[in-house]
Amino acid sequence: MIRKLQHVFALSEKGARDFVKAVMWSFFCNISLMLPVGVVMATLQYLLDTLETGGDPSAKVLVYTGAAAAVLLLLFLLHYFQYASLYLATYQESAARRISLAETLRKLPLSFFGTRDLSDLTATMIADCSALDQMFSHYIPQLFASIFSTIFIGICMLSINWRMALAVLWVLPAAVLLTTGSKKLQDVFGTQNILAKRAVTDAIQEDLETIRDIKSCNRQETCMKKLDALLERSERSSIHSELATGVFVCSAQAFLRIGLATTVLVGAGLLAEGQLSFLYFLGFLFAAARLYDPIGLVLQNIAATFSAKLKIERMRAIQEQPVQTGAEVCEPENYDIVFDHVKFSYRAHESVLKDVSFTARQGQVTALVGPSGGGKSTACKLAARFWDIQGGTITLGGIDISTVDPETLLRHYAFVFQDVVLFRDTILENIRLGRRDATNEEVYAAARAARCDEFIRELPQGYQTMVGENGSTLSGGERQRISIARALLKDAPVILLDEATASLDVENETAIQDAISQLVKNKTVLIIAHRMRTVAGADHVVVLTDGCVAQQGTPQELMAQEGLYRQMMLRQQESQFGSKNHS
Ligand SMILES: Nc1ncnc2c1ncn2[C@@H]1O[C@H](COP(=O)(O)OP(=O)(O)OP(=O)(O)O)[C@@H](O)[C@H]1O
Repeated sequence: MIRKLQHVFALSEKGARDFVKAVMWSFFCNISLMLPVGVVMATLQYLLDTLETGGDPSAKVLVYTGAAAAVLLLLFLLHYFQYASLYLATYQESAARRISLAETLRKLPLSFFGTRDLSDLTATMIADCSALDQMFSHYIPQLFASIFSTIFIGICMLSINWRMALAVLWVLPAAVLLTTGSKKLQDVFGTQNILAKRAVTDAIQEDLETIRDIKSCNRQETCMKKLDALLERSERSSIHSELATGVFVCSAQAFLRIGLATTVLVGAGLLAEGQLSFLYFLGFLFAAARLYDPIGLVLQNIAATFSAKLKIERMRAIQEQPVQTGAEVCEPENYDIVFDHVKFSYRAHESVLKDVSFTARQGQVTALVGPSGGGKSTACKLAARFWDIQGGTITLGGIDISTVDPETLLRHYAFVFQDVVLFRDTILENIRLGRRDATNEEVYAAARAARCDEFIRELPQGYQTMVGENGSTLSGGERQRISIARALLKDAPVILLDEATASLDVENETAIQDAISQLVKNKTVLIIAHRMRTVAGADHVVVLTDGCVAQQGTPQELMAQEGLYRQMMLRQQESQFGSKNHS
């Protein structure tokens, strides 16, 4: 049963056990709601008896007061245990659920993020998880407990007086049928509502991310109109979804109340015929009122319970993605990177690397060059197992990287990408990302070597200056030098470098070249080279075009051959001379 619960509700083993406990305590709590009815009935019975026999009604006042106090204490204890098993356990499970989702995301290959809408992922991580917290703390265990307690109380009622029991209970199946019968409708409107809300989130996110371009193209009004239309659609679908739920749930709750009327009618009839004592008649009335309360509550939340399935499925879709795994120890003999007949595609039937073989040797700079779209960035990222390849092998010092845990593997790599990501933190901490335990002195030394110490010290708070969102307060060249400082601090044996394509001023370019030459000393360097100077200074050049290696060798060897490399170099020379003559 535990396994089944784990599967259906996507719970951990502990979560499933806590779920069973929560149902059990909720069941006892529901049953305990009948105890005050018992005490009231027993007291009434005693009072009626003493009235009949002429005894002293206050003789047993202590006994009945004691019984009432004992029932209160019991109710308190049961609700306390229910609280602990329901809320505390649910929130512990919820923390475990979020951590497990985050762990899964951490281990997923980048291909997963390329195919998933990021705002949808965020919604699953935040909104779906919160909705599930609410469901597991407020609705689902109570739903099960109510079913069991109603069956139990129903059997007790039937054994006391079957006609009165039927008068109380007949409304239950009808109310439940009315609510569950509307499930399909609620599913349809519920899904539409989720999609409409997601469209609004997507649009807001996109507008915020592209605000600069929107303003520069003067498209504010168009964007606002689009957003207004989406908001209106979302509002309409929320109303439809609430209506679809509300109409059925309110009808079902109203229907439950008819049960009170039938209890009174049947009870009055039986009382008149002398087949039911007044006390039992009162008892059934009290019991009916208490029985309907938890059920009414469950019906009210049943729509939310239905939508749990959708949310659990979305979460499970993430948790069941194949994660990248591998050995957690990786001690290669050396740091040569070897691509051996590598085949790779981002999407089925769209080959990006068709057959790529080359070696990037330790202590050498290997430059990847070629026309745009040829697969240079892809090859560079595959070297660090950002994606898993579909054919051939990539090895690091003789170890197939697909057999190494990605986080273990990445300890051997440092990256300097064009699109440098800086976090909203101080410059000092942004550099320290390279090695969390680096001292301030080590950070300063790395910054000096990466030629960024000077400009950092000129900032208002020096190294303690906060970097704006994604480094927006720094120039492109400055951002790249900070990322070089990070890589220097990490001091990893393999460097993957994507040279900036954007034209930098001479000062910045020289500073970056200096910083890079500090970084690459004695390392395995794989560089996506865009500048002639870099390519000419490389030890080995690999020309990638259309997913294949067109040429490879030293710059001098390739220059001596007729081929793509020579054409590219000559074209670059021409354009440089052209622009110089022009200026
Ligand atoms: N994340 C991705 N998802 C799907 N296709 C991609 C992705 N990244 C790149 N591609 C495609 O793969 C092909 C190779 O791209 P890649 O970025 O590796 O080329 P490149 O040689 O580095 O180009 P450039 O010099 O313009 O950066 C291109 O057709 C590109 O559209």
